[in-house]
Amino acid sequence: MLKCEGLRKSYSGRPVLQEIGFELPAGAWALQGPNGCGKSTLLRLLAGAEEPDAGDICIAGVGMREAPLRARQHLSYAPDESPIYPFLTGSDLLDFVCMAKKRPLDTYVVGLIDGFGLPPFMGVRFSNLSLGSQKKLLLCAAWIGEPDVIFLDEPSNGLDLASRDLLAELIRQRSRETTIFYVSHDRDFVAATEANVLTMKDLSLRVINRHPK
Ligand SMILES: Nc1ncnc2c1ncn2[C@@H]1O[C@H](COP(=O)(O)OP(=O)(O)OP(=O)(O)O)[C@@H](O)[C@H]1O
Repeated sequence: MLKCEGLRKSYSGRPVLQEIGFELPAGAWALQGPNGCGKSTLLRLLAGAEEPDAGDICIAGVGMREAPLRARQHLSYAPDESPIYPFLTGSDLLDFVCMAKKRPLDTYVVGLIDGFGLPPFMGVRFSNLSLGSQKKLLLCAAWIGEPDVIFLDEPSNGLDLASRDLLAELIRQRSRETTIFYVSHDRDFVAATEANVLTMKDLSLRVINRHPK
């Protein structure tokens, strides 16, 4: 469902990612590694939020280079934090994502909004919300439109314990039919999602079907 090959990215001539290539089927996949090794950069490239210097990305059979809009219809991405929507309220943000994806706010996402305790905050501007509430909204947005591939950057950051448990359960359930590729330093959370743990070294030209040894 998620495939990439020959991915490279440098900033100011300094290579951050080199020859990344892998293929992941449905499942929960947790990427771990030292600070600065390029995990968030890789997520941005895979989600189409930033262009690689070289390489190809394929989401549910659709090439990001050939058909970027169609490829993005099959994915969603929750960054660690987002400065993009400071003036939007929570409701505005979710409406905006529904409009962009041409999909309704289904009962599943409405249940998640309730489960995260967000209803009292839906009319508050994004920039006036706590970091935890901002995170929850970005996570709710990631579940809109039943994406085939979901990218999450540090999804448990800032979440209260009940919300963290809810999210872990959600990832565990949805990963049966969805590729959920996320970055996390939170070992307990990763264990609760029953994710396969990957490091950057694992992401080099291979098909990954099980926990790499
Ligand atoms: N937009 C950018 N411009 C310049 N350098 C960048 C940019 N984004 C990332 N970098 C650099 O690329 C390297 C990898 O950063 P990245 O945030 O991807 O690492 P990470 O593994 O996610 O780190 P952490 O675990 O601390 O979140 C770092 O040295 C970072 O400073």
